[in-house]
Amino acid sequence: MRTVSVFDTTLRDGEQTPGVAFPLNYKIQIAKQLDKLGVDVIEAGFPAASKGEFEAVKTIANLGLSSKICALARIVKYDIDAALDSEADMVHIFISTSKIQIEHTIQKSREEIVRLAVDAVEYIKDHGRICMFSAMDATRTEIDYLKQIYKAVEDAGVDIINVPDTVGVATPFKFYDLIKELREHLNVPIDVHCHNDFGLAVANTYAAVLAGADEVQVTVNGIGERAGNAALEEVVMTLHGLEGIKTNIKTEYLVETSKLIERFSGIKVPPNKPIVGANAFSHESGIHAHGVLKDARTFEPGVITPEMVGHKRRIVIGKHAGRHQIKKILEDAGYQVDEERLTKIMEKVKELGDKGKKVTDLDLFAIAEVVLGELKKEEKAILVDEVTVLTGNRITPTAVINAEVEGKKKVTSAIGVGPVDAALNAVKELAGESMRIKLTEFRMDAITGGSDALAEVYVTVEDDEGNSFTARGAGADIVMASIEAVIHAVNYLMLMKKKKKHD
Ligand SMILES: CC(=O)SCCNC(=O)CCNC(=O)[C@H](O)C(C)(C)COP(=O)(O)OP(=O)(O)OC[C@H]1O[C@@H](n2cnc3c(N)ncnc32)[C@H](O)[C@@H]1OP(=O)(O)O
Ligand SMILES: CC(C)C(=O)C(=O)O
Repeated sequence: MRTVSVFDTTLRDGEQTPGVAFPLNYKIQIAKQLDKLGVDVIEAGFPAASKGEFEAVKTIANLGLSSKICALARIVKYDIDAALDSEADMVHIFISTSKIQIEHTIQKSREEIVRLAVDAVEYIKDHGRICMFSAMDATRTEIDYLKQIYKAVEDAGVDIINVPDTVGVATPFKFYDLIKELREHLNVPIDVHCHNDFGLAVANTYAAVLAGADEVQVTVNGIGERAGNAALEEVVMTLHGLEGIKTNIKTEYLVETSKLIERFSGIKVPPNKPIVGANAFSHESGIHAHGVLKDARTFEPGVITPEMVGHKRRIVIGKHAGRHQIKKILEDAGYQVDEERLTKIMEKVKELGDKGKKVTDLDLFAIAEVVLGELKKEEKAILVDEVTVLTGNRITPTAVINAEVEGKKKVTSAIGVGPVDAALNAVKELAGESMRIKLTEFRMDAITGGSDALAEVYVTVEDDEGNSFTARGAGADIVMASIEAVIHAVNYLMLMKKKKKHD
């Protein structure tokens, strides 16, 4: 089976992400993690950039890692000497070869650029180090010149050439053709470095491998200059999963590595990011979840599993959930629900979803607690029909409740210091004729953060004979959740009273 090398540049191009700078202790931990992950080469930094960068590369080069350590350098003696002094195994030199960059940045003739590149390769090889050469902006460089400079460095003894798509303008078919042409022209191993300006970095890297590239330059989570680089985890799993091309990556550490880079870089991994994103193996919609519960391959690629990349499959709750998954999530958490209650729970989940509320597992459990604790319809003395609550800075909070109390229609209204108080006073009025009640405890929690969090209300209600009952209500609306909890407690106390009378 074919094996492709992985050259990780998280510590170099990844650190060029605007706003990212890894202190030395972070760099050491990242290098150790990359080594554990099994990358073949770690580009540890650009030693000429600063004293700290030099020290970091030197420290990493001396950690005794299995991965080769590479240092980046311009084709400038100072930079190359700094890279050699950093004791890195490999020196990666680069120089502009495209017309636009030659004219506006390096300002040298094409012949001089070739000569400088050749001299630099020879200098590095004379120092006994591995040498990689990059023709910067290769994908905007005239093909004849590109072939000429790569051939010249090959003849000078370069160990590997890199073809960078510096500004991310390559497209998969064109990049495939370019790498194929270079592959036919050269004998040295070919490495590619793709930027993601058009979201094609992974596709281009993949195309290059199919065209014969031997190594891929990648960063964890795809961080890097501008829109970033090809993401290590995506490239590796595409090659493994879809083409059966091996790398030395121990894929089970991919999520762990991604989380470390997310934490150290401060660049959040989007939940929908392939392979490592929180949702990469999550299923919310009922039809998918139903299939996945039977066999995950129904709605996952199948050639990769969450375990392979250190992830977890999640069946999650939400607006699009179906009965099978709600039942499974509840059963896994120890709740037993019959079909009738499942329908009720499902209705509440859908109702919240339709209001735009994100429903979490914790929300589901709160809903289930309420529904499971509910009395049957025929056992309820009070059945609420309609609730209206008015509040504002210029009116006294007022609540009106239409309900059926022991079979008779009843409307009550009450005022209070706030909308919840007004509503609870209206409930007391409702119960009034049948039972005097006192609220001895009222507690409210937001289950998840945010102003749209589901509220969970706990109440303890005491009747005129000193019996008390604690009930809960849950909902996006705190007034409705409070009413639900109190009515539930009152109904329970009334049922107990009725039962005692019969005994
Ligand atoms: C595509 C890439 O990712 S390339 C790597 C990019 N990474 C970085 O630039 C990060 C580290 N860089 C740095 O710390 C600084 O830019 C340094 C220390 C390297 C250089 O700083 P300065 O000397 O102040 O130069 P500055 O960055 O402003 O300009 C770049 C200089 O390098 C020259 N240069 C650029 N690329 C090369 C090259 N491959 N070989 C030789 N010279 C080069 C430019 O022509 C310019 O030269 P000039 O100062 O004579 O005009
Ligand atoms: C140094 C080179 C390889 C680079 O980062 C680029 O061209 O994007």
